[in-house]
Amino acid sequence: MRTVQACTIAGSDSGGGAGIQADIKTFQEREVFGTSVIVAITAQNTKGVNGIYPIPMQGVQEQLEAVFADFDLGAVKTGMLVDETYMIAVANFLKKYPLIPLVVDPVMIAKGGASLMAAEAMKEMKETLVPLATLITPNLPEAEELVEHTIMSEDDMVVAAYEIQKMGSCNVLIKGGHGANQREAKDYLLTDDGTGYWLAGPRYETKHTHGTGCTYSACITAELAKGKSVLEAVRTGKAFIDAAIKDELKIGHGQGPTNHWAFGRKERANDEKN
Ligand SMILES: Nc1ncnc2c1ncn2[C@@H]1O[C@H](COP(=O)(O)OP(=O)(O)OP(=O)(O)O)[C@@H](O)[C@H]1O
Ligand SMILES: Cc1ncc(CO)c(N)n1
Repeated sequence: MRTVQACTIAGSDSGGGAGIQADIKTFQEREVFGTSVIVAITAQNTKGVNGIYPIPMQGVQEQLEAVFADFDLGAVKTGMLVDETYMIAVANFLKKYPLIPLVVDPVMIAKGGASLMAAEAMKEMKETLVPLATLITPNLPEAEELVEHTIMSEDDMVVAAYEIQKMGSCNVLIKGGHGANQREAKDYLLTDDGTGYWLAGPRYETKHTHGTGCTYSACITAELAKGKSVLEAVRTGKAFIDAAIKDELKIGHGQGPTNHWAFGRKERANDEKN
């Protein structure tokens, strides 16, 4: 059987809960062979980001060339891209691969508040990467930056999704993790045929939400790599992140990581029952 392969172009999180580490763990859980292009190293743990060390541009280019020249990638995702120079370089490279589904997670700020992307880079993101994206997955603050106005309600999320789609991303998923809804964690998906879907799950009272966005978009990327539709991939992603938040790991002394094993364990337990 063919082994499904995917790539993440992102930053490393030494704390293991977000970034490249979250992506590879999630790919592995979804039985997808993970490859990576590391754009920056962060000195990070559950308490915060202590340092950001971008990889020299040539190193990023060489990683891109090495991975894309050898692997049969079913899908690619981007995460932390540091600033506009990396964004442009990555976009120029990815332009050569229009047939590989691309998930763009426009990572701006870590949960603890540290900036992971230069503020000016959002303009570049809109012009270079968004038009290449099969799916873009902003959280609420990122969506606000993209559309340049506040998003206060569910109706605003719907309007913002249309505005972002007009920028060129075929499909748009606005994540509601930062929203005011205390009962539900509700995301809005606008697909390329103009259909909108709400994906809702219970909101858990937990501080262990470090890397939720990376994990969610990595699971979606893994499913797209298998040839699933965007809607199917996002539905699996939502179930994966729900389980990963619900079945929390008590790791670290701050805002801890999610549980990347939880969804697979639940699936395997169901299989054994049937
Ligand atoms: N407390 C919570 N309980 C349940 N689901 C949550 C909770 N917080 C976030 N989610 C869900 O997790 C997913 C990721 O959303 P979120 O808005 O947290 O992403 P993010 O801010 O990009 O994450 P990060 O920057 O930490 O990687 C969404 O499906 C969201 O609805
Ligand atoms: C490297 C990295 N990427 C993304 C995030 C966002 O969760 C983070 N905290 N660190």
